[in-house]
Amino acid sequence: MQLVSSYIQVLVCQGAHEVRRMETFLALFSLHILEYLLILLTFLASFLLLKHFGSISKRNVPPGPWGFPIVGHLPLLGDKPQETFIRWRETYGDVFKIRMGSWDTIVINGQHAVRHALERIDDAYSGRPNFYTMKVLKDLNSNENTLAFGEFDSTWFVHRKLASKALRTFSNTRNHSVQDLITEEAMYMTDALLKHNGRPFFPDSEIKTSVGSVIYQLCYGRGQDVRKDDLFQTFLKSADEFIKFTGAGNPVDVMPWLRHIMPWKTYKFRQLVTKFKKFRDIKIQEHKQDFAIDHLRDITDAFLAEDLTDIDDKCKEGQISRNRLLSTLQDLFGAGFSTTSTTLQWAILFMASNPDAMKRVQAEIDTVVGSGRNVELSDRSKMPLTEATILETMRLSSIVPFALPHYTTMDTILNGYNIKKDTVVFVNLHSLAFDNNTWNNPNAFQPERFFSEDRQLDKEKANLFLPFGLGRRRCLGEYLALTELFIFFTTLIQRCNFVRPDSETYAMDGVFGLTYNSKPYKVSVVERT
Ligand code: HEM
Repeated sequence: MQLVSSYIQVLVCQGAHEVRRMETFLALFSLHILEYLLILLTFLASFLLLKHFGSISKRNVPPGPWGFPIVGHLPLLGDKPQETFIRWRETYGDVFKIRMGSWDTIVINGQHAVRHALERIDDAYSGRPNFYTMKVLKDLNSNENTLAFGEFDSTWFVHRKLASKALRTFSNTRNHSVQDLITEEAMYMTDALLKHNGRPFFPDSEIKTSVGSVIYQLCYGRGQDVRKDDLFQTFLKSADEFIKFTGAGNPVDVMPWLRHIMPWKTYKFRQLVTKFKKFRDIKIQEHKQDFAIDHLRDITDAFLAEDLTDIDDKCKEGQISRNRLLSTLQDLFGAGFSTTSTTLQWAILFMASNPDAMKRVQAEIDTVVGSGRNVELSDRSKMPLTEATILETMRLSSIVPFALPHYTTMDTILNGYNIKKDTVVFVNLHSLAFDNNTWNNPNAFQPERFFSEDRQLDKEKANLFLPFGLGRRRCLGEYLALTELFIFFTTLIQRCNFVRPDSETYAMDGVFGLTYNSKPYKVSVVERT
């Protein structure tokens, strides 16, 4: 009995123990169950929330056409992406999404969306993507950003301010009259064109030499006979080579892995950039030898004169290095040379294709200026048709159709769509220039479309397209470019008739490249009597 009771006791004890263990187990288990349940519920809730917000953000992502894996939409862009984008805009609206190789990209079209993106105070669209060739540029510039392609940060602000100050100083019409320089080059250009005695020829070389000379002299010194300067000639040749090589872009930019398959794409780019840097360094060394702070001759001197260092020779806070500032010389030549010369090539093509429009501009120049003196900037306000003709040339040629690539600096919303930080942005300036809702018959050359009812230039209409972009990254050289276009164009038109040779049929579409260039064409240039 005792045994039994002991056994039972043991059992009870054991049982009690078991019960306790069981209780503990159950307690633990139940605790775990609760935790599991809690975790499960949390997961479920998060999943539902994610799904919910995911679908919202998915719903709010801009629409876009189907693309391919890896290469994205690259094979679908065609040789005139601006026209492809017009078609896609019709289907997907003003803001649509594509993929450029490995980069998420949005394309912004039309006045409303473009202004909304670029006129914001939060600078959400003011960055530049870190494309592979931009990395190469930075690498070759002692690991420092350039002005045009540099990321949007406090150093960029200082850089832009100093570059703008130097360019303004040497391209204004007072102290260092840029007007005289451009007029001199316009005369050279006109003489060179007339030397062909009316025989048909390709006018691009004469145009590039004079336009190149203006920016070269602003950067490296006035009064040089650049046509006898070997360095300038090599500069021009290399610029041509660069334009041809970069063409419609480097595929390595958007698919960096391609550099292993097409190493020559980066090798050649490096070679060309290094060449430009060497030229620049030669010029800087020359400048340092006879630099005088109280006699600044050009933009290089202005950059050398800028006080950037503290007493202990470190960069001042918020300042940039001398090297980075001096790299602007390459930016200015790169951005200021092919843009202006391309626009002038289009202008001559439009004149030769529209002889009536040319005669109307000549009549205005004859009335306001006559033939006895050169055209001056102060004549501009009295020459609305000439101004309208230059505007129409810029609108129809739309030489920088997508600005330079922008990049979002933060998550943001555009036209109701969620746009993620680090998205490449193509600002489709072409879409403004050819918008059917803005312009009547946008493909026609009609300078008078910029007139108000009293046949004066309507500034509001001129603002309906944006050849120089908008916002923080707006073209730095707009004032210089407009001055050059006015003086070059009027000097040419004042003295010459541009005639399409009978043997030539002109194609009015261009070639997509670094800028949107006219196809090579021949023209006869005849002196006006
Ligand atoms: C007809 C002539 C020109 C046109 C149509 C033009 C147009 C443009 C456009 C569309 C941009 C990009 C804006 C953006 O990314 O939003 C740009 C940028 C720039 N342009 Fe021009 N440009 C011209 C002439 C010049 C000249 C003569 C210079 C200087 C000498 C110049 C210097 C620059 C620079 C430095 C930038 C980069 C600005 C930055 O990223 O902060 N451009 N230009």
